[in-house]
Amino acid sequence: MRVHVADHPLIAHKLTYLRDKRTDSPTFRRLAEELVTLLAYEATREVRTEPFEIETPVAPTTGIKLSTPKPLVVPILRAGLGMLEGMVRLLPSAEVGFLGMQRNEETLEAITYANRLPDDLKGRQCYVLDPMLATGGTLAMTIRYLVERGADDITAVTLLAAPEGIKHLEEEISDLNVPVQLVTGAVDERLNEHGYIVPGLGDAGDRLYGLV
Ligand SMILES: O=P(O)(O)OC[C@H]1O[C@H](OP(=O)(O)OP(=O)(O)O)[C@H](O)[C@@H]1O
Ligand SMILES: O=c1cc[nH]c(=O)[nH]1
Ligand SMILES: [Mg+2]
Repeated sequence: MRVHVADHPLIAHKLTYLRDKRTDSPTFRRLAEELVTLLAYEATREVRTEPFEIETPVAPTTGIKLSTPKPLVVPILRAGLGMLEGMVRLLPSAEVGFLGMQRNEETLEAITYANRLPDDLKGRQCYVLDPMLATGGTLAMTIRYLVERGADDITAVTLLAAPEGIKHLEEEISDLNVPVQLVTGAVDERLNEHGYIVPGLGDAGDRLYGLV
């Protein structure tokens, strides 16, 4: 798995306000959206394109356009929804599939409670959105599932990641014969005994949408 940590002062600035416990939900939502647009620029560096003939008012020329099948964006509910608008702003022609996953806060195992994806992902480039890579269990399950369904190129975009989670994810998907890359805004220090990222930002879903 290729790991790209976005290193940009604007990303670090926005992440700092996102982490701050005084930041309210509306501001948190706006910052998450802005951050994902910056990360999406990096995440889509290898989006597939094909030549496209056009004429400018001055001369014919060959440009490029996104190839078909179109990329698929998969936000992982709930918290991944907070990244969707920022991503499709940059990739407006992408299709969007949904996975609802919840981590059991005692066992830290994820379960899937909702699934709305195209039947066949063969040949699709997939962009998975989830703000937090903590133990890595949620993303490992997601990536394995997308590959089973035919995805052949996967990029996970997260706002924060824990070093232990990146390592665990790499181990869990090491047998897959599909390129996987992770683009993240930062790699934090560690996980605490409750599986939370330190310093992190707390529970991303709760901070976006309130306690459920
Ligand atoms: O790397 P992991 O240890 O698997 O943890 C990360 C997951 O935990 C959070 O979701 P949560 O289960 O809190 O659901 P929510 O988005 O509905 O709040 C987060 O959004 C990730 O999906
Ligand atoms: O720190 C964490 C870990 C898992 N999920 C979150 O929302 N935050
Ligand atoms: Mg949560």
